Amino acid sequence: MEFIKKIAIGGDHAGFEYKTELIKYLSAEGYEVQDFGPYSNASCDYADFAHPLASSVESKENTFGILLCGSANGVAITANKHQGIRAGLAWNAEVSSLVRLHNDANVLCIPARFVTLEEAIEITKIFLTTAFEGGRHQLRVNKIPC
Ligand SMILES: O=C(CO)[C@H](O)[C@H](O)[C@H](O)COP(=O)(O)O
Repeated sequence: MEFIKKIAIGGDHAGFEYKTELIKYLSAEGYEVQDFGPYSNASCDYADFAHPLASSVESKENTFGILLCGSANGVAITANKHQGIRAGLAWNAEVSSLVRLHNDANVLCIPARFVTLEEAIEITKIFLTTAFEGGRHQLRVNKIPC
């Protein structure tokens, strides 16, 4: 049976519109998607959604997480409070590739107010299809937990 990547997605009001579009994109690509909210663009607090999402990736209930807020900093700071999470910001295709290749990130944080929807989709596509390089980067990643 083919391995299906389970994707957790969430964020805050600033990322809501892109989250809706990314869910459509991911579903069409055959990913199983769990939406952690928010479920409208009403003002809300990113930590209420980023914590449960991070827990689901930490417990391996989901393979990867995708978080969207205005600058991506609030969701990244929140997700990185979890021991098993490596959440990285990506604002273009190259950084998205590097956050997988070098950092083995398991949560992608997209700054919805600073990228186009097309860029957000491309960033997501690259993140989900790029493998960790290992080698010298594994040694560095091993030193992150404290
Ligand atoms: O938390 C953030 C930055 O660290 C996000 O960018 C939020 O989306 C942003 O702060 C929301 O701002 P708003 O003025 O409340 O819409």
